Amino acid sequence: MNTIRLQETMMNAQPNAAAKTGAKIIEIKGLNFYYGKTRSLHNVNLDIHEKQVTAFIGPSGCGKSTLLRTLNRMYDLYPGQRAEGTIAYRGTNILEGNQDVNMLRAKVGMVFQKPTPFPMSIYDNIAFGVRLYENLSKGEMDERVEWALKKAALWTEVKDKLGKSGLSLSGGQQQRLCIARGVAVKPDVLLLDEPTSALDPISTSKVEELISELKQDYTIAIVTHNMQQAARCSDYTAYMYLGELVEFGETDQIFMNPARKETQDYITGRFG
Ligand SMILES: Nc1ncnc2c1ncn2[C@@H]1O[C@H](COP(=O)(O)OP(=O)(O)OP(=O)(O)O)[C@@H](O)[C@H]1O
Repeated sequence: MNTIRLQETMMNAQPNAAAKTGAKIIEIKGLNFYYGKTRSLHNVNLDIHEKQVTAFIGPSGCGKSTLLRTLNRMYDLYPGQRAEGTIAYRGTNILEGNQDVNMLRAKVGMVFQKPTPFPMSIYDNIAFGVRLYENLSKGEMDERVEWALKKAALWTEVKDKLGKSGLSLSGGQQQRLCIARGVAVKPDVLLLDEPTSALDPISTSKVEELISELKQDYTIAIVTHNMQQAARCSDYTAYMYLGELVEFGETDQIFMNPARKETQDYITGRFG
């Protein structure tokens, strides 16, 4: 992709033209991450702002997903993986041992690259997570399911077949179902790990519209290989390389006027 096309994208990206706001909701300081003895993140320092979209970009293997997975301690599920440093989420260091990680993951939800609906009905895909944290009546749960599916722009497509399997939906619908599932528990932060990489352009644009919509209520961190997607959807962009954070700043600045030559080379496709 050339610089002119990216700059056109930036100029058309009206939502990002507004002044950036949002308090720091997550403050990452001196973060290192290890897979066994191999260090995959090196002294990362970065703030994530409330009700803003932060995009993580960089070549394959640079540590984007690893960083995202530290933000709700998803790595805890795998032996031999550990993080050191500080990740202060609303002022509390979530890397400390005494955290309630289930509650943390309800507050900091995650949607993966590959749509992963549970093998159950569309309705239960949404209700399942809600039941873990809240005791709602049938009527309240119906309302929550409808609300989450509307938030994920899926309601009109599925309202007449809520009892059908989530697996019967198309890939793009399945991914929006997973986003609805993430939203249904009313998280604070949503982590999206390449949420559109398996989707066609129409589904991709629906998910991108959804991201703009969701940031009214949620803080979003997204990993993407798609430079135009990062330029269109995000307020802040972090460029990573070999486990290090090379540059971080407002998306307009990163794409129009990066401080580092490595960032410029990557976003203009001259990398490598
Ligand atoms: N489960 C694992 N065990 C050992 N090393 C891993 C594991 N997962 C990732 N790594 C290593 O950690 C580094 C960062 O990987 P990560 O998946 O975070 O990169 P990424 O930037 O998200 O890549 P991609 O864009 O290809 O998804 C890589 O060197 C990778 O090989």
